[in-house]
Amino acid sequence: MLLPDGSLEAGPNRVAPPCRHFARCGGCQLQQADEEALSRFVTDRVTSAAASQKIAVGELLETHLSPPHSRRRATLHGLKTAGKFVLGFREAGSHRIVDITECPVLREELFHIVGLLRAILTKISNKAPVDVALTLTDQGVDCTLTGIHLDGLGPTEALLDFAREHALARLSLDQGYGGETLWEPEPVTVTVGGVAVAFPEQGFLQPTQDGEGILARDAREFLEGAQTIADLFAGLGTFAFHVANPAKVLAVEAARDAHLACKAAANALRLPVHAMHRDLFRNPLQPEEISRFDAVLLDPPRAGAREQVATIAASEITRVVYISCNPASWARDAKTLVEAGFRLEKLRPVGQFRWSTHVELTSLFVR
Ligand SMILES: C[S@@+](CC[C@H](N)C(=O)[O-])C[C@H]1O[C@@H](n2cnc3c(N)ncnc32)[C@H](O)[C@@H]1O
Repeated sequence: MLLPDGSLEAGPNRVAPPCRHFARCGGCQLQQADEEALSRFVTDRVTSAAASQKIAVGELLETHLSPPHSRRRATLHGLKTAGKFVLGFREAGSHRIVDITECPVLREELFHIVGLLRAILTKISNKAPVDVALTLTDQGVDCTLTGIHLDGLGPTEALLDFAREHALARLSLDQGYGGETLWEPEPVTVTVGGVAVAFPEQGFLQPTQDGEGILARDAREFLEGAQTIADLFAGLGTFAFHVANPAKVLAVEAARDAHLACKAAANALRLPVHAMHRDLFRNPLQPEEISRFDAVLLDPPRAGAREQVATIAASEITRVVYISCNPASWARDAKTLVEAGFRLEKLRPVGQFRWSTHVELTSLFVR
């Protein structure tokens, strides 16, 4: 509503955005929404995706939002301009970089390193754009700098001193020839389901610890009683390690470094997780392979799992847990399952990328 002074009256669910960069920084889109409106947004994204494919929702579980300062991985962009190094997220729809001086999304440990990196990169970088990938691991911050070109030994030694002084878990450089590890005093791991797994440089990790917790809790509940489980698109074995023992789990993953990390961790602890290296887009598990399991869990990339879901539909399996980071591709795949006789029993919307339009979900299908 227009007020007498010409300004607009704030709507009922509007709050003051917590970050000074909001509206310019492309990292967040929804900081003006209060908790209730944010939660409704995440819920609507998921339920409307189901409705768009005419999928009846059995039980809609409470929407989960990750709290502020919980993101444990992010890629920032940096550039040296006029003797200063700007470092942050890009502006929405632009290549311009917002030089962040605060961030209510990132874990404090990551944000602390951003300020320190800005100072060192001002000294040693040239004019090429640099991507800075940060992940919080068991040993601390894992950092990869991509696009940086170091001239001579001096800048390399300065970076090494920086990594040592600020106790980075790992520092890797990609100067155009793939990632090279400059500093890693002890092997970097992430702990998933109580198992420390070697973390490959720029590996995949659920964006928040709290989000991983809720996804894993749902996976355990949805899979209760299953003795044999196939975990497809398994990554490091995040869900496999959460649901294994006594259940036996086959963890299938196409990225070789993630597959090997999962395999080594399972073997070292003699856990009943068998890691398989396989491309599930080109070579999905076949119906007769799937039918040997009590249940399947899948957590594919944003494109979804059209080919794999087709063979799941054609198998005799009766329980499917589908975790997704894209409601649209999930709904398309869910339709295939429903046409093959499955019911969507449970559905939980999840917002790990707080204040963004990125939405995830957990779901249980049975027939
Ligand atoms: C959303 S991540 C989930 C990883 C794991 N479930 C987790 O929570 O950490 C999707 C995974 O699918 C893997 N992936 C992508 N394309 C694949 C393919 N064609 N076949 C098998 N795995 C694939 C990626 O490497 C990544 O590990």
